[in-house]
Amino acid sequence: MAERFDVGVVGAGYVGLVTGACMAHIGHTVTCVDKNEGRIENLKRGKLPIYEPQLGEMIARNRKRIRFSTELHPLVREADIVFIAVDTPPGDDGAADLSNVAAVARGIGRSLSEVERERPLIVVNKSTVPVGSGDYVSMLIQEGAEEGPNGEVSYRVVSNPEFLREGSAVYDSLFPDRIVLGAEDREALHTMRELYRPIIEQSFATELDPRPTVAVPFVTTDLASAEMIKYAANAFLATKISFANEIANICERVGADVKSVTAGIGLDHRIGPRFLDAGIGWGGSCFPKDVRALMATAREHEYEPAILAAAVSVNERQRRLVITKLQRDLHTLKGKRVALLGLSFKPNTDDLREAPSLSIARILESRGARVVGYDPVAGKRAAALMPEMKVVFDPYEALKGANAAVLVTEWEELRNLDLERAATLMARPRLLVDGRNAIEPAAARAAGLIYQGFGRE
Ligand SMILES: NC(=O)C1=CN([C@@H]2O[C@H](COP(=O)(O)OP(=O)(O)OC[C@H]3O[C@@H](n4cnc5c(N)ncnc54)[C@H](O)[C@@H]3O)[C@@H](O)[C@H]2O)C=CC1
Ligand SMILES: O=C(O)[C@H]1O[C@H](OP(=O)(O)OP(=O)(O)OC[C@H]2O[C@@H](n3ccc(=O)[nH]c3=O)[C@H](O)[C@@H]2O)[C@H](O)[C@@H](O)[C@@H]1O
Repeated sequence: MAERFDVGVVGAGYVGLVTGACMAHIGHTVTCVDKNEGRIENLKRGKLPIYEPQLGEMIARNRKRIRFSTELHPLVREADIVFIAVDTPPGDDGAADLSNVAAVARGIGRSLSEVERERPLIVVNKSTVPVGSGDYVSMLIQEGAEEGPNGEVSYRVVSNPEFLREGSAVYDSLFPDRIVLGAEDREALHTMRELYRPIIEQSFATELDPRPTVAVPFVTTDLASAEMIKYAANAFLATKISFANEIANICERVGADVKSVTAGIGLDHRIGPRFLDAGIGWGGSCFPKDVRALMATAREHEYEPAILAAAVSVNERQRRLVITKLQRDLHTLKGKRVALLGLSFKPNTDDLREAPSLSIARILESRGARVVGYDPVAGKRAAALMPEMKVVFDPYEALKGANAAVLVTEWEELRNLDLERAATLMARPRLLVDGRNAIEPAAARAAGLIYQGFGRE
């Protein structure tokens, strides 16, 4: 039988809540701590700060094993393992801002110096942090401890990067492709392996599992390499998408269809079919931030990251391409009505961080177009962020009188839009810019729309 642990999670955001829920689901006892009192009060009442399919149900199902609190101290006294899962936003120069991580590490150090513990506390960095942060956290815990009554404290720092995707976070945390752990201490690694054992062995019961039971690869390495794995993974995926977009732009010029091209190359096992969808490009809370942070790290070490810089530049161009495509058929944007369909940075989330919809809306507004936005879940948030954009709560209402529509986020309901109804509601020239190549061009044209995709006719 797997060992049960007392687990603390600091940061009740995306990663913290998913980590907490997942740990409780596999039998551990969890306390989630956040400095945001309103957030914790809501969580106690069952109200989540984010929209994430299955997360609310998972927390509710394991409610007996999850507590929510604003106090770090009891956590440090009681927990075997504490995850740091606070946000690491980009600073002005693109480098990750570690002030939240630093505040938690110092707090852990101070609390550690005030309590008696039998075993060293395992402090796990789950936030995405640059190489060297493991040592930095260690130093801050020590500094925090020196401010308290007992400077001699016992702890181990582990790096355990997170690879979940928003929108499928629960699935990703229970059925990960791999678990990566970096530490200098073998005993800490052993404890982490025990913690994750139900996931590694896929021995927990769940109705979510459509796959046969296979052991999850468990990668153990040093702290710096674990931290680097996280950045390299995100940078590779972002670059893969930018590569697909570059190919799409060439396809457009030579009359090839990027969907066929990426399907054709994706069948090569060395390439793989995923993350080759061309269109508006990547956004979200992580790819933009993490690619820039890795570039900042490289430059700090006198290395110019040419491939990463190109991936960012292609990505920025994709958003501007939406405007070029609109202008091709609308000519001037002044006085035109444009519907943005889908506002979150990708489907199945209400996250608007670095969402392409917002930058596209800003450019359109600045050029005199009237922008009407629709999203199945992120509408209210978008309206608060962009008061100049009119947000409606029905896609067909957004299309009413619109000269053009841009499919920005491929929510299932938008993939299945009633194209004939759309054409009837829209005004001339009835242009549909399909930013995700999600709609069949022939069907759109048959319905009476002018269709423009990315990298295909
Ligand atoms: N969102 C995602 O899909 C993924 C995020 N990550 C990484 O995980 C980390 C967390 O990201 P998210 O969960 O998206 O952030 P988030 O912004 O959703 O949540 C962070 C939480 O930490 C809390 N917090 C900040 N400072 C605190 C402190 N001193 N004490 C207690 N609580 C504090 C905030 O109040 C907030 O509730 C970041 O480093 C991110 O790059 C990694 C993989 C996936
Ligand atoms: O570090 C993180 O936070 C996470 O970042 C991404 O996850 P996420 O940002 O939730 O979303 P993705 O599904 O990766 O999509 C990112 C962006 O790329 C775009 N995308 C994705 C795939 C594709 O083929 N084309 C494409 O343009 C999406 O529309 C979206 O804007 C990674 O996939 C996760 O493994 C990682 O843990």
